[in-house]
Amino acid sequence: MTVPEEVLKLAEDIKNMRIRGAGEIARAAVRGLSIAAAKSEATNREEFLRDLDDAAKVLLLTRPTAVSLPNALRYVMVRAYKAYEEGRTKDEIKESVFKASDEFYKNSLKAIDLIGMYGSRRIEDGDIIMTHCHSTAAVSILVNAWRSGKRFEVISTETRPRYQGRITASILAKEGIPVSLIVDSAARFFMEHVDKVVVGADAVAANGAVVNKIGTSMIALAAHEARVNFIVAAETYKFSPETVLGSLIRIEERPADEIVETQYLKDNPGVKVRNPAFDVTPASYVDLIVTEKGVIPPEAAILILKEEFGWFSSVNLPKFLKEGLETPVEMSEY
Ligand SMILES: O=C(COP(=O)(O)O)[C@H](O)[C@H](O)COP(=O)(O)O
Repeated sequence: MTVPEEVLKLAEDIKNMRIRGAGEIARAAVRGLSIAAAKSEATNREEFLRDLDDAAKVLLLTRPTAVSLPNALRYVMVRAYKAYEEGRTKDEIKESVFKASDEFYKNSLKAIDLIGMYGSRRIEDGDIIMTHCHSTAAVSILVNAWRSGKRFEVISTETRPRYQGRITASILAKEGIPVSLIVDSAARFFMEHVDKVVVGADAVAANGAVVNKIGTSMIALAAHEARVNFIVAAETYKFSPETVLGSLIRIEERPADEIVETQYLKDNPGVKVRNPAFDVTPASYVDLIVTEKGVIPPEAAILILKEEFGWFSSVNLPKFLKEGLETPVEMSEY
């Protein structure tokens, strides 16, 4: 079968960042699987699973760094495969897809609320907090703290080249939180006044390293130098089971025209533009990771992975997920 138009549209929206942020991407992915299940015209169980596989593959290849994406697809697909192996009918497998998608969706929203609640306890009156990019989980901490009566200020980096920091600043300002927008390169300039840095994550590795928007590691370095607490807000579905087995998290590189106009590139053929979208902050620069299961030091990431996925979970990945994860995404694909 062909992948339904709505799923292709969803995949396109993720790829060109109309849907963005690791959590939103994961929620869109499970919605995509539900749509594929609903639209499937399969006449038997095998055909139905193939339809799901096709949709999952398209969704998987949209953005390579956010580990929430394969984890969300895995959550639903593992349950569909299990229903198949148990000999369930096509309609029962379909029902298992709807149920799992719905479960993942609701749990992911609940996780953001819990992170907001746990993380807000770390915020104190009078704090100056720096944040980078736009993370729903990090914003949840700040908004929760503000609503609980704590009074603090936020410094939000604009986050070149896509300016997600403007989204953060606008959400916080609407909430009544005093917020200043700064250029990314001013992060160290302001760091001496900052009490805490709070950011989100696209992925957390087994060794506690955090992958987040490009520039995060530079801010972490400045925070480390100034002895400022560096707090990461990350739902457990952003922890990468593949890293337990030594796999590296792939860093997405996006097109040059996000940084300069195409005319500039034409006028300056000798200039090569590089545009990595994420970077890796080593665990040694991270003080705390706030998850929906509680607040952990980065060194405890491995325990979260064991609890959520079991030690060698990636060995049991459905075949398409393994293949998808191994398919390199080149810049030319954008
Ligand atoms: O780096 C980004 C977004 O990058 P992009 O804009 O390129 O997707 C966010 O900090 C994380 O995804 C966490 O976000 P959330 O907490 O909302 O999942």
